[in-house]
Amino acid sequence: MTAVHFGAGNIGRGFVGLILHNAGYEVVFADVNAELIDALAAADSYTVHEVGPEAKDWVVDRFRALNSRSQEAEVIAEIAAADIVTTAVGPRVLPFVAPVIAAALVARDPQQAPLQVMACENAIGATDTLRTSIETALAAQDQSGAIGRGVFANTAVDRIVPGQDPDAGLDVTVEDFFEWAIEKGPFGDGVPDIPEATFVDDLSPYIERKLFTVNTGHATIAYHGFAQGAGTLVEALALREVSDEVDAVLAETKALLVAKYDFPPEQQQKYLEKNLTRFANPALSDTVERVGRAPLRKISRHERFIGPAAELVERGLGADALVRAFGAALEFDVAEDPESVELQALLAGETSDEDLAVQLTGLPTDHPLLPRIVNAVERRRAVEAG
Ligand SMILES: NC(=O)c1ccc[n+]([C@@H]2O[C@H](COP(=O)([O-])OP(=O)(O)OC[C@H]3O[C@@H](n4cnc5c(N)ncnc54)[C@H](O)[C@@H]3O)[C@@H](O)[C@H]2O)c1
Ligand SMILES: O=P(O)(O)OC[C@@H](O)[C@@H](O)[C@H](O)[C@H](O)CO
Repeated sequence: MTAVHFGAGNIGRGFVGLILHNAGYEVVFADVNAELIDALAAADSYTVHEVGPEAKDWVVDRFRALNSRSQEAEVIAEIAAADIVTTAVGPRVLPFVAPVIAAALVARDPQQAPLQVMACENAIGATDTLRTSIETALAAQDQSGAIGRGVFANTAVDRIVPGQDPDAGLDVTVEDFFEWAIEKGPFGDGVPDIPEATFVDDLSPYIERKLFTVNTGHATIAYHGFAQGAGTLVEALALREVSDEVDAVLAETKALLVAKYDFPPEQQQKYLEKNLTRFANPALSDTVERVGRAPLRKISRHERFIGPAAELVERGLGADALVRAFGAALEFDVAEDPESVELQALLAGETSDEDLAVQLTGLPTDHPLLPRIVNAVERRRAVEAG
């Protein structure tokens, strides 16, 4: 059994690659980072070091590695013959890997079992997004029918994998907790045998609970922490101003998840408290820059702040802390982060507060949340203007 995995970074090596390896797949890593791919291609194994009370070390071997830029033809041939293709490249990179998967579907023997496609990104419906881009690429070649050679399942992946020590080589340090929920329906009778994944009938409660608890909480700590001068999540959480904000944000998303999915309140409370412990894990030394990375994505319409805040307001429920977290995100000014640089340029630009609020969040102009977002933009600009 072969799985081609795009993105040999933190979650690629430390989670998806490991779980597929443990399930018996030969993993073929595909990445654009030449140095990383050369190191993987030259290695026989790497180790995933868990930290935490249940920690173990796991050796991953029997993998191969291909450069998805310079060895694109080989990657296409691998996918054409593979059982599974997964990604962990970031949601905004999916359109760039889609044409390669499209070409592999065209090359695939129609008699072969369908290619099982799963995007493992922090986003709602990431595999649907990937599928749409694959369909576009197929249509451009007049090959739309080849989409039937794949099955597409959305997933929710959860494991904190921080930036790695530059001296760690290919080894990855991760928390001991993980959860990989995968939609079952698309596979029909051919559900893949991945013992450490959980196959579910309806992914929505899983992905929304994960994104709006783990990632909303995480990003709240990162942005308020950055604004307070903290460097790590642990430092940020030690600040009362930050811990109060994350508690308030998670109380709001709890109200939404309980109302929308009927989660028992005490179960959601337990879940969010477990996550507060995960965020405070000193052995991970995660940074506010990593967790806050790509702020334009994180403040967009269906993401961790505006997604739940819009739904809360539509239900007549409170979203003040989520709006404050959005406001803190506007302060994220990190020269190495292209989206942060773009965000700061937009805030410094001439676009009106209202137009910029719409541009950043994608909220319709008549949405009841919008005036509060406009206000946050206005306040941020006023502070910057001194
Ligand atoms: N790190 C975590 O804690 C964590 C947990 C759950 C989900 N995720 C999600 O996993 C995804 C990856 O995150 P990460 O932390 O591993 O990031 P990362 O930066 O460590 O890894 C991303 C990898 O993708 C590669 N890449 C970029 N463009 C590519 C392309 N066009 N083709 C092939 N490879 C390409 C990069 O070179 C890099 O090696 C994101 O969507 C993230 O939200 C991360
Ligand atoms: O990966 P991002 O940029 O969407 O979000 C940063 C972190 O919140 C995220 O990587 C978490 O560590 C992860 O989602 C935990 O499962």
